[in-house]
Amino acid sequence: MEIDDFDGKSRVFIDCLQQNGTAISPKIGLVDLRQRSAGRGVVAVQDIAEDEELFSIPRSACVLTAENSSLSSDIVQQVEDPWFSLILAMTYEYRLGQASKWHPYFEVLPAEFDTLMYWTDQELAFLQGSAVVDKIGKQTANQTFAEKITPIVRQHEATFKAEHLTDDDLLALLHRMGSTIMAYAFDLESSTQPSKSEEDGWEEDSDAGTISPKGMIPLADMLNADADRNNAKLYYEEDKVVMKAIKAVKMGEELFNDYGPLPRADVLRRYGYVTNNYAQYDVVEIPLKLIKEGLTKEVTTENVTLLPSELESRLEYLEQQGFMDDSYDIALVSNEDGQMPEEFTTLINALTLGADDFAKLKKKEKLPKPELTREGAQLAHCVFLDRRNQYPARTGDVGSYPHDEVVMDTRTANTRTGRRYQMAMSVVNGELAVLQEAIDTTRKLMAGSDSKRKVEDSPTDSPKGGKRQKT
Ligand SMILES: C[S@@+](CC[C@H](N)C(=O)[O-])C[C@H]1O[C@@H](n2cnc3c(N)ncnc32)[C@H](O)[C@@H]1O
Repeated sequence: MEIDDFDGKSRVFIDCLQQNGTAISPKIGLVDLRQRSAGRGVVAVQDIAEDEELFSIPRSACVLTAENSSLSSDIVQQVEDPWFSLILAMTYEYRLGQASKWHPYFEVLPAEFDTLMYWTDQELAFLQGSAVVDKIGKQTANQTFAEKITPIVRQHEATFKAEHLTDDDLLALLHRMGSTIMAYAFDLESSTQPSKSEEDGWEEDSDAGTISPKGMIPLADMLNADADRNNAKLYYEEDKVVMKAIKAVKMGEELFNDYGPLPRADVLRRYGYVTNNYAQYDVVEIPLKLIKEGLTKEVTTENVTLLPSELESRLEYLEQQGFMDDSYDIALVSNEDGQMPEEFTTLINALTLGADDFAKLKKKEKLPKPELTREGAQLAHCVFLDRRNQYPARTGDVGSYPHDEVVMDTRTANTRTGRRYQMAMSVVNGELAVLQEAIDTTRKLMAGSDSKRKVEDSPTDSPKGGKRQKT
């Protein structure tokens, strides 16, 4: 019988882990979930009790870190950032091929990704309107690799077996390792602490500013995640890391780790998939620029337009008070942190306050209350409508969306572009749903307002997508 390469690789990977001291409960199995585009995953093959150990992995023998790699520490120390040292170590081990003890591990790690870094410009256009498009950071990554990693690899070409790698091949390899770290690596705790964060046991974005060592933990990273279906957790002990069930799991159920309360846009950016269970965390980013534009364009305070100099002075005061940001995340009403952040509502209220009232508050070094006033609701409403206009107009009819011609043949088929289109639509529709709720909230707050300013809006306030699909 022909051995399925996929299953064969899984078996070799598991055998290798066990030979290196990993203890794996007979109650779990590494399975093929490609049918639902989820790669490999871990499932319970028998009922599992709460707190039961699922596997235990020796740190030094199995966890792939810059320290555990056989890459010379002199080379590793040429970079300070834990991301880069892990990228270097992984590039080195990968280039060793079968000579690397992690070769069976690399065989089960992905060679291709659906993360946004890998989307074509045409595919990224499906996400038009979403702020996620500006967070991919491909240019920055290219530049950082070129300045910090490539010179080291080139300096030690024989060590990295990179003599015959073109610059383009090397860049692609570095991206592959970087993307693997983004979706698979863990921040390593040094002792008996639980995972670095209660909400996210996985690699943090670089902008989070954490500098703890990074590591690839085989098998632990074969667990998928699905918002609140989390039923397993990784514990860090002195010499090993241990995955345990955090609730009873029935035979046949999948074991899920926790990637954190991420909006679908970020799940897509970092992990290359989306599920509806993450919809509860969706947000829309409102740039400060749009608020300023909304204000100077349309809103009046006590029916007097705020002069640019007065606007700047108010913004300066809010900055001093720590209420300024480049953008503000608006969430669903049901979001446990609230629909609109206080920084946003306070800013909006402050910008729509009459000159005398603002002067009084400022004198007392105070700020307006965060509950949106009617004037504030008017400005917010206008800003939300402007934000909605940044998404392409849609009627919901097939053939009406700007990209329909491009994807007509592929969007329902299981092609790469088709899948990406569907995922992008989940993100965009989710963000439009968030915006619609925000528009509804501000409209309610404005009701009964005696303001003379007319708020431009369509009679129904329906989203640009017409009938909003439930994502
Ligand atoms: C840490 S790995 C989990 C193991 C992975 N499935 C594999 O085959 O290697 C994270 C990746 O798994 C996939 N993934 C995780 N959770 C998923 C889910 N609920 N549905 C679909 N794919 C998922 C995504 O491709 C993600 O980038």
